[in-house]
Amino acid sequence: MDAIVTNACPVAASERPTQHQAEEAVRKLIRWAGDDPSREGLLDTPKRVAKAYRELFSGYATEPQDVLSKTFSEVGGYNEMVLVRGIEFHSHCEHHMVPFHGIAHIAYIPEQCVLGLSKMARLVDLYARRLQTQETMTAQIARALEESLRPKGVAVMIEAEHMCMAMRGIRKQGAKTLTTAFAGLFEASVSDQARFTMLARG
Ligand SMILES: Nc1nc2c(ncn2[C@@H]2O[C@H](COP(=O)(O)OP(=O)(O)OP(=O)(O)O)[C@@H](O)[C@H]2O)c(=O)[nH]1
Ligand SMILES: [Zn+2]
Repeated sequence: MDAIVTNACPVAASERPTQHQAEEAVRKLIRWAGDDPSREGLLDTPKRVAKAYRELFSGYATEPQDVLSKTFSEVGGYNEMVLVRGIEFHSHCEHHMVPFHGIAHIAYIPEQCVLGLSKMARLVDLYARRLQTQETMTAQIARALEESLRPKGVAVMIEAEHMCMAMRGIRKQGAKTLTTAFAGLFEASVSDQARFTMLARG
């Protein structure tokens, strides 16, 4: 797999706008959209939006090693594929800052150790809670697992619907985008890719 551009914390903490500046930006957007940010219903909206953004984009505050560093080596000699399928996520497309949501399937073939299963879901959330493209997110999850766990192989599949295609623009409801990333044994073996795909999609 080629090296990927990481989008983790590209802005230094000292260069980030203050809470007040973020709220002021929301007030400006409300005015730009045509409403009055000083009317009662919108008074607290900038504060709520900033709070929601903190949560929705909390992935910038976490690095993959924060969730992947703990592993287990006592697995009774298990060395077959480990697959967690159907990990739901919500993210935001970096082009429109509109949500896209779907499910991720992640598999790896262990070399020496295995990962706590919840960490695969934490890894998905870590990348989903940033401004993303689906392709970048797919590659980042695969790369993080490959680099931290050093397994024999990694496979990632994401199926998602992009609201920027459903709510606006071309307005196509229900179109699903499917992306995959394979590394190690999965990259080399079409039959392993097929087995992963079959198991992942049930
Ligand atoms: N490859 C990729 N494209 C995405 C993703 N999310 C949104 N897009 C696309 O990003 C593109 C941006 O295209 P532009 O022509 O710059 O923007 P636009 O005028 O808003 O495009 P339309 O959506 O066609 O109206 C659109 O085609 C979106 O469908 C993603 O995760 N991956
Ligand atoms: Zn978009």
